[in-house]
Amino acid sequence: MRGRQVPKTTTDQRLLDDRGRADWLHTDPWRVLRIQAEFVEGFGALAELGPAVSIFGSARTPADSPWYAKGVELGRLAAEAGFSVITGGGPGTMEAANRGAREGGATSVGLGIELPFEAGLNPYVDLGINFRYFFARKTMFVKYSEGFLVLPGGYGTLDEVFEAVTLAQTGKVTSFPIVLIGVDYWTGLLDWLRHSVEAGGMISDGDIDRLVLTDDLAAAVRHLKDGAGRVAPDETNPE
Ligand SMILES: C/C(=C\CNc1ncnc2c1ncn2[C@@H]1O[C@H](COP(=O)(O)O)[C@@H](O)[C@H]1O)CO
Repeated sequence: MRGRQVPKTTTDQRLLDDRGRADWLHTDPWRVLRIQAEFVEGFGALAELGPAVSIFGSARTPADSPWYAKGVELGRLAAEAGFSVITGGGPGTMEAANRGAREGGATSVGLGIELPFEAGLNPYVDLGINFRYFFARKTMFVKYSEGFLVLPGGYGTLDEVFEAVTLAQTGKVTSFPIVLIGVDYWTGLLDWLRHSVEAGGMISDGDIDRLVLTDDLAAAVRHLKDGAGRVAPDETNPE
């Protein structure tokens, strides 16, 4: 910069001067730095986790529900199979899976999300990270797990399932197993996918098979252990 372009003060001066207005903190460029920080923190915390599975399911499952008990058992079976367990770190099924993971001696991970109401990580999380942004958090579930085990859930759970299956379908991620647990619970959705979505030509033959359905918790874990869905990324297009 020359002439009138040269600022009257130095950058150091401006940094060290009084605080002034703070509304710049809420601008998009500043948000980009926060988003970047979430990726840096997530990658840093999880880089050495080792083999892991993500377990999803309802935040509303009460502790006296049979699904809570199944969540605990699933977390424990995953732990005994040598996996760390990653959940959303919240209540309900997430808490159950983290509890089972701890009982089974695995690293119990919770990727929490900032919500408009008080939430916080459940007490069975040993390695916890809190995210502001769903999309940064979702990257961690996909990047650091061998596959997804999905107990019954609502919109949040469905969002996680369909994000994963879309990434696999479009070849944006190495394909990996997605196991839906609870035949009675998920059959209606799979029937609709088959009779409306596939029949309407909205997905290809075979796309439904990207979702595996079972009631058998041990078989679900075995499916991931076998690495059934793992497909190497296209070497010709490594990006
Ligand atoms: C609803 C309540 C708390 C919500 N707290 C959550 N904490 C962490 N992760 C969450 C939370 N809510 C949703 N998620 C994510 O979505 C899935 C569960 O959503 P669903 O709509 O309940 O199926 C879960 O796998 C999380 O990753 C207070 O009860």
